[in-house]
Amino acid sequence: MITVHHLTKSYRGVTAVDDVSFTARPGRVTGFLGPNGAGKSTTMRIMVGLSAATSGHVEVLGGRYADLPNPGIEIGVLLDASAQHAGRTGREVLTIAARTMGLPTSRVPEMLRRVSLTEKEGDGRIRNYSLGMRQRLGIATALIGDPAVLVLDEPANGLDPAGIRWMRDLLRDFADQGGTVLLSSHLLHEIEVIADDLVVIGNGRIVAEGTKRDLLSTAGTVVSSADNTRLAAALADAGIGASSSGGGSLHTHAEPHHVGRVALVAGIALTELRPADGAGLEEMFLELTAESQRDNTVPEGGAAA
Ligand SMILES: Nc1ncnc2c1ncn2[C@@H]1O[C@H](COP(=O)(O)OP(=O)(O)OP(=O)(O)O)[C@@H](O)[C@H]1O
Repeated sequence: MITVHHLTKSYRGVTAVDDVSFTARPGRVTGFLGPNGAGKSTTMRIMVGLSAATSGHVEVLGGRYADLPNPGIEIGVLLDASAQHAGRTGREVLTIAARTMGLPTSRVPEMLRRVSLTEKEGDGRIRNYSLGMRQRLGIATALIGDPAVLVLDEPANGLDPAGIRWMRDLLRDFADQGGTVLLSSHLLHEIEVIADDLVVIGNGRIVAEGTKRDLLSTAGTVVSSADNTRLAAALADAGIGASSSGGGSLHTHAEPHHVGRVALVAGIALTELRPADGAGLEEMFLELTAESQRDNTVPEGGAAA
């Protein structure tokens, strides 16, 4: 379990993360979604003690990351797959990770297999790895301590569709065994295939949170007939609440086929029946993305606190 409590982070005048609170639960893959510069990496860096919060705090497995005696065996972290020593081999990186955590080096070939890197690839230098191979190695490093929690920043970057499917299966398996997964992405469709729950962030603030199913479901139905009062009464008799959506139509949270059936049974001819558009996750996300592109925020390099 990861619980973020009212987290705020400011960098000299720029509020990167603004009063962010959310929970990533065991047994679930939680997608942390937001356009570039939304505050995902900053939140994750604070989570694993790499950056200090201006205010608020994060609890991982009920405590603070900095207080864990051997964090690698409790929390697997992948923040930047390219931040590996280019001259080392994948096997060396995993061996160092195993030794640092006090684990047997027999875990190394096991992890290479787990992320589908061949023995030969394991012996290759990281400078010759593709981004996808670096991501696999990063995930192997995160998994080597057999942690209960995974924190992965943009792990699907550089993976092809087969690689994304592979990662989805791996994370699904991890969560099905009771693990907590938090992974970030700036691509809705990428995270849509992997996550169970979504936390959406824009301009440093949480703008939506919930199960993927709830957030991606349509926003109800728009319906109208020549006599909307009679239609509303028929829907109410069937236990379906409806309100005026403006423009002479009714809006209801029921699915269009339910609404159509009620109207048919009541003998009401419909003049309009369609899924409601508007506040769908996709539109909201596109708006956020367009907004951040308009802002065109430039990072202040090297000013990390
Ligand atoms: N070290 C820093 N100094 C100043 N501003 C920073 C620093 N790091 C991040 N920021 C700013 O904080 C905001 C959030 O950045 P962050 O990297 O957390 O976003 P992100 O959602 O991870 O985006 P991306 O997908 O592009 O990495 C941005 O406006 C960024 O410019």
